[in-house]
Amino acid sequence: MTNVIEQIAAIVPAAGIGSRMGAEIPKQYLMLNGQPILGHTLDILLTHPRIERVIVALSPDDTYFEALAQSKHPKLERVIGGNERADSVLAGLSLVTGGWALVHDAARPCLTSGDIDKLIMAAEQAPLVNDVPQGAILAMPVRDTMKRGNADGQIMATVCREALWHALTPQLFPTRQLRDNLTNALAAGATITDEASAMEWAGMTPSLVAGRGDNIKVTHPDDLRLAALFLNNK
Ligand SMILES: Nc1ccn([C@@H]2O[C@H](COP(=O)(O)OP(=O)(O)OP(=O)(O)O)[C@@H](O)[C@H]2O)c(=O)n1
Ligand SMILES: C[C@](O)(CO)[C@H](O)COP(=O)(O)O
Repeated sequence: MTNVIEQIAAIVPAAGIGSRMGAEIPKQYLMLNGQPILGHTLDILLTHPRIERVIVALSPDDTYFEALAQSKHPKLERVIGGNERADSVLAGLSLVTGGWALVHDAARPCLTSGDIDKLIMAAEQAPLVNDVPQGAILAMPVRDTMKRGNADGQIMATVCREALWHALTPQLFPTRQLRDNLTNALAAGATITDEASAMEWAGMTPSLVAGRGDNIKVTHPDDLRLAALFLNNK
């Protein structure tokens, strides 16, 4: 049996300040191959045929979004984000009642339509547990030997990389389940850095979907050069 996935709303957390980037402006507005990073991200989501709505969560201090060409798109809606990424995602979810939520970082501009298709197909085919769809996330298997360091930067241990994955976005879940689990996990004081961690907190087992390695999150300055290279070679 497959899950019928309809009414997909993309939620784009874009309310961060990009402190690790150390730029003068929030990193999602840094220019990349002719337009701001957020413009690239919104283009991918606004043009995907299975995505009906795109809800972007913005900082209350955001003075840049209005200047984006995409800000006038009829499929686009905006909401004020929160102190943490999870709060911004919840703010976006507050505008959605049913269907499925596809949450994608504003800071991941190199996403491809093919990887969105792959994620949706995997979520459709994922087994139900107690008749509940489990959702799916794009992820990338860890390639390198993994080390755990101490505060002084010395190796404390080698971490077994078997079955270790980098969680990426988008992450795709039934809207109601995601909203309820995110709300309850945060209320319980759980550490939630992605949507899947809230679903795991609730005992669900989302599917890992191997995504492209160029779907990087622009976090540090050297990521900009990589993202520019990847966008030129999509
Ligand atoms: N309160 C927050 C914090 C982050 N984000 C968004 O979540 C995504 C991933 O977060 P991250 O890469 O950590 O972005 P920042 O929080 O801006 O970066 P930093 O941690 O370096 O400050 C980004 O698109 C960011 O805009 C958000 O919507 N609301
Ligand atoms: C959601 C995410 O991109 C998955 O890897 C990541 O958890 C975001 O973390 P950040 O600390 O907000 O960059």
